[in-house]
Amino acid sequence: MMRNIAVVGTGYVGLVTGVCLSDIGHHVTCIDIDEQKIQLLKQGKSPIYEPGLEELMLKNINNGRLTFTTDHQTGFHQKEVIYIAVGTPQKKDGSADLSYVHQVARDIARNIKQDVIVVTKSTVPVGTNDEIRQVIKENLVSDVQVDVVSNPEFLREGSAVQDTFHGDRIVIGADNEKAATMIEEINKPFGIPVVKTDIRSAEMIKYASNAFLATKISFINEISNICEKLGANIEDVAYGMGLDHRIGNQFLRAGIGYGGSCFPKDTKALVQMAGNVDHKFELLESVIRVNNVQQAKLVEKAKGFFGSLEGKTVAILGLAFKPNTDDMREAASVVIANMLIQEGARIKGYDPIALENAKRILGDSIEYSDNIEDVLADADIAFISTEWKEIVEFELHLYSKYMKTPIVFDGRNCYALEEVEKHDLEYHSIGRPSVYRSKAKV
Ligand SMILES: NC(=O)C1=CN([C@@H]2O[C@H](COP(=O)(O)OP(=O)(O)OC[C@H]3O[C@@H](n4cnc5c(N)ncnc54)[C@H](O)[C@@H]3O)[C@@H](O)[C@H]2O)C=CC1
Ligand SMILES: O=C(O)[C@H]1O[C@H](OP(=O)(O)OP(=O)(O)OC[C@H]2O[C@@H](n3ccc(=O)[nH]c3=O)[C@H](O)[C@@H]2O)[C@H](O)[C@@H](O)[C@@H]1O
Repeated sequence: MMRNIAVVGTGYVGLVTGVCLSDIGHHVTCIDIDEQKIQLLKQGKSPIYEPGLEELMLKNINNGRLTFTTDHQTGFHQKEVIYIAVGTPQKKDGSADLSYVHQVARDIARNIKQDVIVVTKSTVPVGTNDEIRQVIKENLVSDVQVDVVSNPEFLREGSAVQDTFHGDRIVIGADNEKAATMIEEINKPFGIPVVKTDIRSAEMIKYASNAFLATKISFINEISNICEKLGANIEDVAYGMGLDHRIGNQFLRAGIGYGGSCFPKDTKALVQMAGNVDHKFELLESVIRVNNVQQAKLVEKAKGFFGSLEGKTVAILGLAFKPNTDDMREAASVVIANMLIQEGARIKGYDPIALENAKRILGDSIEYSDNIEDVLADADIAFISTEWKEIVEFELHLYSKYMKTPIVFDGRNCYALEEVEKHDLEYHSIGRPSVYRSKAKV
């Protein structure tokens, strides 16, 4: 059955949720306080890069099921369900900043004139939905009924639309069966298995899932560090481990650690959450420490080889925190660039999509190129920090053609060692033996 829905926040989660819910037949209004974003959206342009999103958005704007506004009152008019999808960034102490969520709760209380179900998609610490209920109750101006449902989001950036249509599960946490059933019905056309539980368990499923995935990454990165010292190859090790279904082959890619807007902040928030109830989450604290060391790994390696990087021209290939996104939040490239700045290197950066966002973070502390050839030109060293398809497919003989010296530190294991060995390239990767330039090829 078609429902009238409002989605508050048009970031990676809110916009994708709004667009996909409209695509399965609901009438959706997306609300954001950012005038610029709403202006763009009204023109059918997506403010974020996410494969397939803009096309789907245009389709549903044109069929009249998807609208945008900055005005909460207009946005909430006659809506049966309101999704909260605003940011929950980390505060200085690592805990989640809930000010945006609380603000939306107040916006809802002051503007609704009908019964609604408030669904929290934002990642929020256990107990937050109870707080949301309380804030709404305290600020409510109409005599209406408000139910609260936790419905955490599991999409990944870069494949967000695909993940929304083909997710592994939809988690619905509620203490009211009618509200839970309504949210289940809304999602039925997706055909994804539903897990119904209480609100606090739903909130915890989200943090525990992200923390577990982060743990897998730090685990494989530690194994890769040991492989390097013992002469084993992490690719073969991960493959051999992953064939065991109990382990699974996903999230076993060793590299320069996890970044992005979620794993770093959600792992820290869970450590804080545990600390608040006097539980020291030793394992997750180690996962975070391992990741911090791993992000610095390429530069440390290069320093080991060169002694000093002062005055070297360094090319960074890939700036986004992962391929297929323009998101630069907590990207390993930023850690690398900042370390290289300290070392006194000259830095050039390239990314196919994230250059504009990178400029906002790194400013003029580095130079920018809009193609791979240009970023490699005259470089002494290349660091690969994001495995964009175009970087993975870059022909290996071109490194020696463009660089002053073809020395590559690959943080994402983009190339097979057998292929590298066929070219004039010095190549250091993660958890695999280094390849040196043979005299025959130089
Ligand atoms: N980015 C991701 O891949 C995923 C994010 N999440 C969670 O979803 C939440 C949202 O994340 P993103 O979409 O990345 O955030 P984002 O930062 O991209 O977008 C948040 C949006 O909310 C808007 N906003 C803030 N206060 C508002 C208000 N009072 N009324 C209307 N709009 C308001 C902002 O202007 C912004 O456009 C976070 O809790 C995050 O942890 C969960 C799964 C995946
Ligand atoms: O809560 C969230 O925001 C989301 O966080 C992650 O999604 P995302 O951060 O978009 O991207 P991932 O594909 O999970 O990658 C995260 C980081 O881990 C790194 N990674 C991933 C996998 C791997 O094997 N190795 C590895 O180093 C990536 O390079 C990237 O920096 C989760 O995968 C989503 O399920 C979740 O909804």
